[in-house]
Amino acid sequence: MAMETSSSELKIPKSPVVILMIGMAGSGKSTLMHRMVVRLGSSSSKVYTVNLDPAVKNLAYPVNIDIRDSVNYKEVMKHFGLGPNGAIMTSLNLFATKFDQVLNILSKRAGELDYILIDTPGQIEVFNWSASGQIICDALAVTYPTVICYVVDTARCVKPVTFMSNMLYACSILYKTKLPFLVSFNKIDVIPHDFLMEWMEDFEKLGEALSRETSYVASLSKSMSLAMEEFYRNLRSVGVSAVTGAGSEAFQKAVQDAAVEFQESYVPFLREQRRDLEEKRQAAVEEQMRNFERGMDRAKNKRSRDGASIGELDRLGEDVHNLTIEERDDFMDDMD
Ligand SMILES: Nc1nc2c(ncn2[C@@H]2O[C@H](COP(=O)(O)OP(=O)(O)OP(=O)(O)O)[C@@H](O)[C@H]2O)c(=O)[nH]1
Repeated sequence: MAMETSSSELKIPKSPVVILMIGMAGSGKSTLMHRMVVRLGSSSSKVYTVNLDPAVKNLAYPVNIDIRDSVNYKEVMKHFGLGPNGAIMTSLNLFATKFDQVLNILSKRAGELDYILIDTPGQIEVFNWSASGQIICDALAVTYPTVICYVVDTARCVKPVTFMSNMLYACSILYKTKLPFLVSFNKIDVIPHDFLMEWMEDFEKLGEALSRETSYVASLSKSMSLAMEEFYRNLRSVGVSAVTGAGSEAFQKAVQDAAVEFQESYVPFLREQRRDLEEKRQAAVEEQMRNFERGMDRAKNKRSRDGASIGELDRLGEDVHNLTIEERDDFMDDMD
């Protein structure tokens, strides 16, 4: 359901809720996107989707704005001599410099939308610790109620150290973005997530599970588990299966609660910090463009030294400056 804000200052008359899907590779972000598109669509909610993973081959859901339509990550990899992860990061940074175009498209659609679902790359650090993640989160959060959905593969968390790694990631994302946060323990059709709830509610139980492991990571996790109690206490979490649809109702309800939290807790912060956030975002965009120019210069110098042509790089530079983000026509038709 669309949110009404009480703040006329912020001018968000009818606003879709943005759900940013973040999670480790294979946790089920794309499948959960698909599940939610189907579920929300069948309850006549209007859902819009954005894919921010430049390297994904197949998407499980119909996509409205796709980073792959404007940035060719293989070209980025080739021209800058990068490996796959570096190319994903650079591609997303370039896309983020033009994120105002995404905001423009969304603002035209916002009045008719209930949800905007955004899929991010499985290399969490690409989104969480790069300039692009900050630029994109800030751009969305100053405009729409924005919720982070952290997707966890429940089956992989059977190992308590994997669970702890996941939760430390979750904790760092929460503290970095400061946005309402929802942990979705996915794949509960494979294994129910009750044991994870127990570990979060009773750190001694997690301690027992960790005691069965003798690695350094296990003892590190054990000493940290008490400190994580505070984080778990305020954590909103649900169990879902993106494949069977189990837990979808609880998921939807948790998203709504998180959107209410956004209005109650984040909007007051926004009222004070909005200008600051926007200035920081602009500065980050300009810094990314300078990084890109420096990378281009390095690549050109190398090519000149090797006696190779720099024509291709000039064309890439032009493409980046003229980068246009558009929504896909076929899904525009679906929405009408
Ligand atoms: N059994 C089961 N499998 C699932 C579920 N959700 C996703 N999967 C499977 O897990 C695998 C990874 O799912 P994706 O949706 O591609 O995961 P992702 O997080 O988008 O992966 P990246 O794009 O690599 O970041 C696929 O084989 C899915 O079919 C689920 O709820 N239950």
